[in-house]
Amino acid sequence: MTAGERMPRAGALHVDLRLRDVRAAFEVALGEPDVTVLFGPSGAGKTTVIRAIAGLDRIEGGEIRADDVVWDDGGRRVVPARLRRVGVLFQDRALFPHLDVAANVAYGLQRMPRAERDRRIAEVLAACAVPGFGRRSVRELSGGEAQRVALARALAPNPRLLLLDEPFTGLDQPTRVRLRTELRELVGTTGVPAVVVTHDRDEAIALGDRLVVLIDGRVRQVDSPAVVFDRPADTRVAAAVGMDTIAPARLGGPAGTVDVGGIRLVAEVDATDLPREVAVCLRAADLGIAAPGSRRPDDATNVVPARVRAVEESAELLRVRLDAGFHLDCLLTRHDARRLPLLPGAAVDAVIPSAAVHLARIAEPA
Ligand SMILES: Nc1ncnc2c1ncn2[C@@H]1O[C@H](COP(=O)(O)OP(=O)(O)OP(=O)(O)O)[C@@H](O)[C@H]1O
Repeated sequence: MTAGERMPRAGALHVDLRLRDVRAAFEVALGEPDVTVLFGPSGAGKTTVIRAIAGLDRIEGGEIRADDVVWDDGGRRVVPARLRRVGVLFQDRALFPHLDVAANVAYGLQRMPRAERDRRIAEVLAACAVPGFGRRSVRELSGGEAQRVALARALAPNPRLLLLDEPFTGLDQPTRVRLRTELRELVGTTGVPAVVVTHDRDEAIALGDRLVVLIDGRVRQVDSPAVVFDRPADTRVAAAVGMDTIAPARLGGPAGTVDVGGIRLVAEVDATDLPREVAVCLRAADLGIAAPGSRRPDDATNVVPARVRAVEESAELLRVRLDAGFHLDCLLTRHDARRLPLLPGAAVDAVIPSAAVHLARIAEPA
């Protein structure tokens, strides 16, 4: 950078858009090496939002703005996609099969002098863990390599922001895990922030510094993954983050307790901002099962009599479905299950740590 050039100012992308049934407002810091995950179930509107940010679709109302520069105001003002300096990796924008890897990566570098362009191609291919792949035909690449090349192509023109829509779909699980680790590292080393669309919970947790939870075209929560997964804002978010039990409950007894189906549970949560009618949310992996009468409750542990409804086996864990006056699921290792009476109808005690009792608002029907 020469003395006359201004340092780029780290700013923010402000999204407040209306498009078809989607109304979404959130911000993304620019200049911070952060990953924002746009998370939600299928049909939530994630692709709609990301295409609008990329400039592939015009919004119908609201505004998309990078600092003071309005990209789209739903009316006459629009900055074309190519001038937004965003790198995109969309499923429907795959690599050009008739070009080799280098030519694919060169796609956004046409105005660059040849020598500089070759250097840049080599640099981004190395950064994306496919060094020396320039002369390879795109048709010869494995799925994981193709996504690395697509990422290199998105990064090559030095964008301010990366937009990645379900970037690892269709890859096998070990490759997905490896690629998401690489992507996190890449965001750190390049300093280019990313917005990543996914409906995969593991991916959201592994990748996201921040989650924007989109359900039925509305942003329901914006928080760190830890907060969203532990303290979902409402029952729709709780379902999206995989809470196994979501049962109506009532606050109002002794402090720190909640009544669910006539059973009083101790909960380690701050309920100050919650209404009286709430939902108790529990994860099967947090719960245990004990032989009836073998465990005593205390401040940190609820012990609730229950009946076994069903046991579902999988390769590693058993999912035990219980009726405790409300529905409970519990995941056990085979080792832990060995000495328990786990036949349908059997009486057991469900062991529910008070730290595992989460409370959420009851969502308005969509
Ligand atoms: N071009 C379009 N015209 C009309 N409706 C559309 C268009 N694109 C998407 N939709 C609809 O908008 C809604 C949101 O779709 P979108 O693809 O944004 O959801 P998504 O959260 O990305 O889902 P998925 O995870 O399945 O890709 C859906 O009901 C979809 O059918």
